Amino acid sequence: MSTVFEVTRLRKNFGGLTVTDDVSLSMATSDRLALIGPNGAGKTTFVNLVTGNLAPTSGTVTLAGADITRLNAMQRVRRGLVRSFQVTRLFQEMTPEEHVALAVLQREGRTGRLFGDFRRMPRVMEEVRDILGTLGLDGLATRKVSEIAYGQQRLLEIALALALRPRVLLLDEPAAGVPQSDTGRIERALEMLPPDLAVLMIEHDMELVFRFARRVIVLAAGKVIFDGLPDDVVKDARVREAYLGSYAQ
Ligand SMILES: Nc1ncnc2c1ncn2[C@@H]1O[C@H](COP(=O)(O)OP(=O)(O)OP(=O)(O)O)[C@@H](O)[C@H]1O
Repeated sequence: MSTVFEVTRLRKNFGGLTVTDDVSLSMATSDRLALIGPNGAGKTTFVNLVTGNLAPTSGTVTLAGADITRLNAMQRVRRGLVRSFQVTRLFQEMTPEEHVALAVLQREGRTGRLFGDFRRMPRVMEEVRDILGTLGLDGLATRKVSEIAYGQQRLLEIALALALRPRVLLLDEPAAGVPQSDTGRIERALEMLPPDLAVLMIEHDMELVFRFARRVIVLAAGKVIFDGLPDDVVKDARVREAYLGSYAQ
């Protein structure tokens, strides 16, 4: 496995407040990494720095060996650093098939007039079917988004991200708002993600974190206080103190 993504001494100050405090981490292809930490630890700020939605005070972000620190969010997506979309960006009247086809055509710079014809494009349709199948949404391909469960809408966000062919996929709380009865579906879909993809997940649901992650990073007050195996995170004294509390007993 080779390093595909690297963050070096990334820092963000808001006035006198340091919210990201020289964070460094690297990810290899196939990594399944969870980023956790108490409320206000700086997780969202970190992801915004990585995606290019926020400019760092200092530090660098490298993707597949290239320094992307100065690139904007769209340029980073084109290089393969993709964050899952938010449900709020889905169109209620459109189907999962249409959403994914649009994302595939967008990736290829072929949107606009062509969009209505995608069902006559075998290569596009095959890719759409593959992606929906990976996430267990194939049975819902032609239903309206408004008719499918919230958990499945969250999976559709991930499907849209996959359609952009990421090297590194950032999942921002994929189970947030999903009823407990449906988190198993999210878990199974995450297991089906392409093995060579590096995945970084931010998630509050610890059951999901421990099932998904092969490595865990804990942020507290903007600093990395732990980077290691899921089995070790619950035993770490600093982590217990900062965050996990009763979960670690
Ligand atoms: N634009 C901003 N200006 C000033 N302070 C900010 C700004 N954005 C975030 N912060 C502060 O930075 C700290 C970290 O916030 P952030 O949202 O990154 O944490 P988080 O770990 O994602 O928290 P949560 O899990 O609650 O979403 C908080 O104290 C927050 O108030």
